[in-house]
Amino acid sequence: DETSGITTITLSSAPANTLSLELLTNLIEKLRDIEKDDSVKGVLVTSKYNGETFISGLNSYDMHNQTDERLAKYWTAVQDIHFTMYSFGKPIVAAINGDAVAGGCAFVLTCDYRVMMKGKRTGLPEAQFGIVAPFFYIDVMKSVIGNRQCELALLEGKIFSTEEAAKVGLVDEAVDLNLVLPNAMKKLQHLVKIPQPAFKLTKQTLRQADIEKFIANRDQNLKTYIQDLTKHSVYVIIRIFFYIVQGFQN
Ligand SMILES: CCCCC/C=C/C(=O)SCCNC(=O)CCNC(=O)[C@H](O)C(C)(C)COP(=O)(O)OP(=O)(O)OC[C@H]1O[C@@H](n2cnc3c(N)ncnc32)[C@H](O)[C@@H]1OP(=O)(O)O
Repeated sequence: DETSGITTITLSSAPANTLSLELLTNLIEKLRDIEKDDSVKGVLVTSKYNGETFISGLNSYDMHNQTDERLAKYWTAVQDIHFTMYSFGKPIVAAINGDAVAGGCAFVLTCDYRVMMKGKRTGLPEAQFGIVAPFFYIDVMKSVIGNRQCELALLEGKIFSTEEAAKVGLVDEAVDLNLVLPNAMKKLQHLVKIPQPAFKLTKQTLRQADIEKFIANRDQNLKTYIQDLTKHSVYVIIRIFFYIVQGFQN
């Protein structure tokens, strides 16, 4: 919208907005363009699958049965989206109109404000898959909900209902579906009116330690990811699909 300076990104990767290499590559490019475009003041992110899924996590197919080169490309994109969103110089608000699990939860945690539809699910279930969540997923959750709540959640791979997520501050508002977009937009319209250099610097200052840690550790994390997936991918993928079919333990 040219008058408000707000851009809406509607994720629409069938069937359930998995964070595939293609989706991530397009999104990173779009966000980098927006960052340079002075006419854009803020970004609202939502999903085409209104009332169903916001993001169903990383794409299982991109993590299984791939060459090391392809795995590296995928994981670099996973790291890049995290870093690009978390260090984004303009306000980003998530209008979470469906489930946002695993990589989907980490994605919304990088935003500045989260409005989520009641009765849906979010959280980092990696422990239920028998794996450790990437350190930058853990760090962003810790910075949003605090160390103790993060321990309670991650040690058991807890999947929160929207209402539970709102109680611990994992999302900022739990609302009926029809209010997700309007409430998210209202918050964003407020955020874009804050003097932008102050907004950007304050955000940078708050997030600087995590960003520096991320930059220092990303190469090692990429190596570890490729080794782990080469060894364990069959097991991990089977667990993920088990939870797609059976649902997560609450
Ligand atoms: C080793 C390093 C990895 C470290 C970090 C990992 C992070 C991750 O993000 S791993 C991926 C974790 N994601 C999940 O476990 C979510 C799995 N999905 C679900 O639990 C559900 O799909 C849902 C709760 C998000 C939505 O449920 P529902 O509305 O009932 O939709 P369906 O389960 O029928 O799913 C529709 C369709 O989408 C396919 N799908 C869903 N998630 C994924 C995925 N992550 N990767 C690939 N495909 C996925 C699902 O199989 C269905 O496909 P069809 O059967 O062909 O319709």
